[in-house]
Amino acid sequence: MTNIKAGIIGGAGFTGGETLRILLHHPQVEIKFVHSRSNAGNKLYAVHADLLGETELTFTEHLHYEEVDVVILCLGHGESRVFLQNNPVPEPVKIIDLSHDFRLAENAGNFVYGLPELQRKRIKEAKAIANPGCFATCIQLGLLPLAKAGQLQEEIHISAITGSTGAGQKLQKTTGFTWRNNNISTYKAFTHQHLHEIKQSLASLQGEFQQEINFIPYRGNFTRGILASIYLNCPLSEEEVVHLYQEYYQEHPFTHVSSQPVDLKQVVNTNKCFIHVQKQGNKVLITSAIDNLAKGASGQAIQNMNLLFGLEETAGLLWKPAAF
Ligand SMILES: NC(=O)C1=CN([C@@H]2O[C@H](COP(=O)(O)OP(=O)(O)OC[C@H]3O[C@@H](n4cnc5c(N)ncnc54)[C@H](OP(=O)(O)O)[C@@H]3O)[C@@H](O)[C@H]2O)C=CC1
Ligand SMILES: CC(=O)N[C@@H](CCC(=O)OP(=O)(O)O)C(=O)O
Repeated sequence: MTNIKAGIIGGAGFTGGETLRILLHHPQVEIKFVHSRSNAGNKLYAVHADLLGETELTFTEHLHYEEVDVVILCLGHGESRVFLQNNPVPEPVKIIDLSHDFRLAENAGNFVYGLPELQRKRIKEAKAIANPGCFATCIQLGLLPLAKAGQLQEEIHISAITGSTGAGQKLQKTTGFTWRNNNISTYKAFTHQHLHEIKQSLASLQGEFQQEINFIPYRGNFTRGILASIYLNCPLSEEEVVHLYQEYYQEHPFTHVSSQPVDLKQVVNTNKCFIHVQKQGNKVLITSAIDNLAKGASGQAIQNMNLLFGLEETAGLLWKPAAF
């Protein structure tokens, strides 16, 4: 079995740490370097203490592009484009970027949007992947089957709540325990940056898609996970909608339609997305749940890496769920 040699850039952050946790146990990957400006020279477990006993690797400030087949960028908001301009990655090394810098067509260059449930074939042929945002992944997986069936004919209403790790490791007022514990709030109401990529994907399936998407994000009193509730008017029966979702996700190993309402503990610490669909009068309610750091970030990045290199799509990504 070929070993994919990987370099991680921004390895000291939340998604960098999550990517390390996954790749250290991926059967076909060898981690060749882990870049960090702030922790160069320190052991990985000096930052990600849970990795003690799992690796003796050390962070580096050097970029050993010549030693790898793929680099995974886990930099802060909007840092990737500048980083790649200053540190160009030579062919044939592939790039997987977790930031939003290359997700929209107008500034994607040769990056392919990395949502396998939308365009697995294009991902397999790509040189570079723009990994979707966390809310964007959860919400799109809740809507793609309706878009494909041309059923998004009226405005869409979304409430989605995220854990604190969605905002990165830099401590902010709204991520510290004192503020976050026993608390909840809305933020970026109607204006979240993920709306652009969500609309881009929906329009790629339902050409004339122009509907208003009313998205209210919430900050939740937990660390990992995103639960989105989505509703819109839809003339299909509940049975027809459920069948639509089951058929759409049949060939996708990580997205599952549940006959029961879903909750975060079913998906946290897995690369899965669980979806529940129900009708109430003329409204269809779709509930979608993911782990923001797994399917919403690092797990999806490795799923895309598996596709890029022709590995089993689920390689290194079948972890036991936490259950409670
Ligand atoms: N958290 C989440 O749930 C999700 C995050 N994302 C996206 O993933 C990316 C990373 O997020 P996350 O891990 O949470 O962020 P963090 O802030 O936790 O980590 C980012 C890391 O990037 C490094 N870094 C930042 N700027 C630079 C730079 N200019 N050059 C080199 N290294 C840099 C820093 O490490 P150091 O200073 O040590 O070099 C930092 O630890 C972001 O773009 C985010 O939007 C996407 C989906 C979900
Ligand atoms: C909890 C939280 O703050 N989440 C971030 C989303 C993180 C992310 O995925 O943003 P990118 O588009 O840069 O990848 C937010 O809502 O802005």
